[in-house]
Amino acid sequence: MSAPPNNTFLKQWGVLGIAFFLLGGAVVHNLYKGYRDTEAIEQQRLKTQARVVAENISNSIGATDRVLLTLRSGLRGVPPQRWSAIATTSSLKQLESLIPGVRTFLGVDSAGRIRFSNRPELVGTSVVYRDYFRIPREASGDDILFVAPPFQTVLGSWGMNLVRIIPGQDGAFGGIVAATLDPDHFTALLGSINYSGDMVSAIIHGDGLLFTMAPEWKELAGKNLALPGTLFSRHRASGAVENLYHGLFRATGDERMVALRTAVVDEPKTDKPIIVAASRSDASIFSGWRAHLRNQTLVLFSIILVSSYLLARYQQSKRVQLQQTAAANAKLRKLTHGIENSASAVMITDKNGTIEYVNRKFCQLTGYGIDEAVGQNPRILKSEATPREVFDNLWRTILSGSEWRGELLNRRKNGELYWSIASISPLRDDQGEITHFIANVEDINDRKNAEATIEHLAYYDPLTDLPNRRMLQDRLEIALKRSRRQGSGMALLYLDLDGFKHVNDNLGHPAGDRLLKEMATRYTSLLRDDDLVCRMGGDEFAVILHDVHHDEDAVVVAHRLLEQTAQPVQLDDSEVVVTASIGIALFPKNGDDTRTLEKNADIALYHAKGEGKNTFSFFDEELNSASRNRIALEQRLRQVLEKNELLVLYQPKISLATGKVTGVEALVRWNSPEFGMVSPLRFIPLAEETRMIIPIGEWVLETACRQQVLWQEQGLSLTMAVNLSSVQFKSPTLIERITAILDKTGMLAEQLELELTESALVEKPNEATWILEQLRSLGCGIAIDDFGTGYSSLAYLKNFPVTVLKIDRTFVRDLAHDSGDRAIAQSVVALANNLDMQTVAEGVEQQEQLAILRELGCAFVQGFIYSRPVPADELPAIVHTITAGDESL
Ligand SMILES: Nc1nc2c(ncn2[C@@H]2O[C@H](COP(=O)(O)O[C@H]3[C@@H](O)[C@H](n4cnc5c(=O)[nH]c(N)nc54)O[C@@H]3COP(=O)(O)O)[C@@H](O)[C@H]2O)c(=O)[nH]1
Repeated sequence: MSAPPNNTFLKQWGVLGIAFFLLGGAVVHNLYKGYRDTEAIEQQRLKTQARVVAENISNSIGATDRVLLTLRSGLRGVPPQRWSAIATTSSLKQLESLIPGVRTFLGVDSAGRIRFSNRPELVGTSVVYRDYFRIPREASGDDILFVAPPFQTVLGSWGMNLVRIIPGQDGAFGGIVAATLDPDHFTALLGSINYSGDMVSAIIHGDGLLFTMAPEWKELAGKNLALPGTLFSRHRASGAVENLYHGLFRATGDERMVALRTAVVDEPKTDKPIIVAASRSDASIFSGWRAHLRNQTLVLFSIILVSSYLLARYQQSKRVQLQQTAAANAKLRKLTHGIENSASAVMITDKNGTIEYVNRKFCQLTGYGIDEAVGQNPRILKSEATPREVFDNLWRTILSGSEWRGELLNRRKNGELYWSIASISPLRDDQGEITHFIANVEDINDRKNAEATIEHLAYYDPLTDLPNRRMLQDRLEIALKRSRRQGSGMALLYLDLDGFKHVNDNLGHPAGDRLLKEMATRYTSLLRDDDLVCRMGGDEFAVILHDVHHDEDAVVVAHRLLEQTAQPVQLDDSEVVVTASIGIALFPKNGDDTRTLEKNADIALYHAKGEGKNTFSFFDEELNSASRNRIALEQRLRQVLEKNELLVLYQPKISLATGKVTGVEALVRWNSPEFGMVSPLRFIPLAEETRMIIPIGEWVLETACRQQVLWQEQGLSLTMAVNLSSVQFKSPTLIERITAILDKTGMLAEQLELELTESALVEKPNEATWILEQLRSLGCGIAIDDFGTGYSSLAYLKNFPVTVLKIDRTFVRDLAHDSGDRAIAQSVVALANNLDMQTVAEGVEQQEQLAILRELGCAFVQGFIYSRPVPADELPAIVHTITAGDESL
């Protein structure tokens, strides 16, 4: 974000400052001029008023002097005693009325006694000490009109006398004639010139004594204004007729503009002047100007404040605007940068669809350069693979102002198709009109491919590439719908390879995998295109046959599948032959829905396997009930320990050399209240499938061990052989469990012989060897049960720490008649001898068999010829009988 232009703002303040300065200057100038004009006008007016009064006074003095001179000339040479006859009261009163401003006329003799007056009450009064008598007498000069200082008359009134000396004999002082000026007359005169309430005018004697003043003068009458520094003194000292001053006016005691004018009297000559003062208070003179000043100042400051405020507001809004613009620019830059470098392809078109902008990612995605794309229509990317309706919908949506989002299969510049997901939105101008469209496009090609792969993995078996169990479900559903719709039949075949486990065990898993792939190819090739073969997992396959009209249709296919399965397969150096078992369920005969069909096909397969393998079996109700029985059996088996329904029988093992019972084999039985005595042949495989064999096996082992210890304590020393299932053998806790049981029961490990089938050992021979060694190190004997029936590798056998080989009873059964069985029995005995093992023949029922076995060198035998498996409490008696030599019980 760029900083606001502070320089511009400062300049604006500078300009405003200059404007303020100029405006202020104009205002000051204006005010100054106003002040000066006010002052000048007032000066002029005051001067004029002073002059008017002064002239008036001059005239009054002149007129009065003429009266005095007339009086004096009438008295000249006349003795004072007769003056009153000449200047009679009535004539004087007449004069008084003729001369305004004169209150009293006096005639005073040289002794200072009043000889006549228009005020008879004054006649005879001595005024010898009065200034108006004393000054002329001392000055002497009959050509001078004396202006005596103002004084208080004997009548108590205030006055100022104009005096002429009456010359006496020989030029001696002969007395005076005087006229007393009436202050009230002059006060009125002064009042008439006062043109404003604050104006004060005064008449001052030349010595500085205040004669009269308007308004309000009486208290101030006689006040001396001639003190040093006063305006009056300055005027007098200046010698000028007229002066104009500003300052403290002593008469009023405040600051005033004062015009002082000396009343000029050309003729007669006066001894003292009379000064007129006209004044106004500064406060009043300039009150208007001051108000103007206040207004102007107020206006000026208002202008300054308002302008400053407006400028500050303007700058603030400008600053905000600039900040917003800067922020918007920064945001725009970021957005532009973001779009430029976006991981998504971005394309902007005008409203007609002409490309105006594409970003880098767009170019990477489509293969078009910016110059190649701009100006073009987006249909350059269009492929026929995306249906037209998609584009119709797209345009309808964005033209209506909404966002369109969807997947498109477009075409790159090089012609390659690619999947993308686009979101296209309209852009509007300020009026809300659509002006452009912006498309945000993401490359989802990899995702789509991955999805396709995942979907393939989800529905196809990765090894054979056949549809898997999940796909089977879907297809089965579809097939059922189709069959229902067409009213045709359908068959579901479950196929399980027989002996596949042995291929895996003996040739390894890679070989097993190749076998499965080969079978997948064979099955696919023998079926119609319409039919479906799936791999369900492991060695299980499923086939859906459509349009099955008769059971035979399914039989034909089942036969072909069995045939093809049984064809030899070359795996590395080995040619392997496997077979298959097939279970068939028909629609609608064996089920109307997928679940039932699948369950019934499974039951049929189970049956086929039980039938000896390499065969197929149709589902029927009988099978269904067998299956139900199996399920019921399984449920009861889970509670067998809890309900204490197991028991152990013991079958003696006899030494052919001594004829004595040397040991017993523990054989479990299930005494079920529901199913009766259940053979281990029936429930042990079920227990192995459900892993119930682990707790059951441990229970048998512990019961057998405890019994062995009991017999041992009773003096019956017998080895105890206990069968160990392959499931138990593979249990990781096998060693710990056996050790714990031996510890718990107190049985010696050397007395225990664990019987294992060949198949339990050959699956993982290295691990089996390790476990067997552990068992041997405990002290237990190891017997291989049913020896010769499985796929024993003699190489493995050599390495297993086995102590006993048991010759299976299938070889013993026909020993007397089948030379092959005899040869096998003989080989087993020879092998055992070579490997330093013992041999036990089981299932011996006849003396003939016994004789042959003895002849072959077999060490021990078991069989009904001596004893069936019996409960523990019956065994001691049997042992006793056998030892006593009775072989037939
Ligand atoms: N894992 C476990 N397997 C066990 C256990 N108990 C038994 N079994 C296995 O069950 C299979 C069937 O056993 P069973 O029905 O007990 O049959 C045994 C004998 O009764 C029978 N036998 C013995 N002598 C004769 C004879 O002279 N004739 C004849 N027809 N049958 C005879 O053979 C079976 C003993 O076989 P084997 O164990 O191989 O020595 C069987 O495979 C048992 O192993 C158990 O607790 N755990």
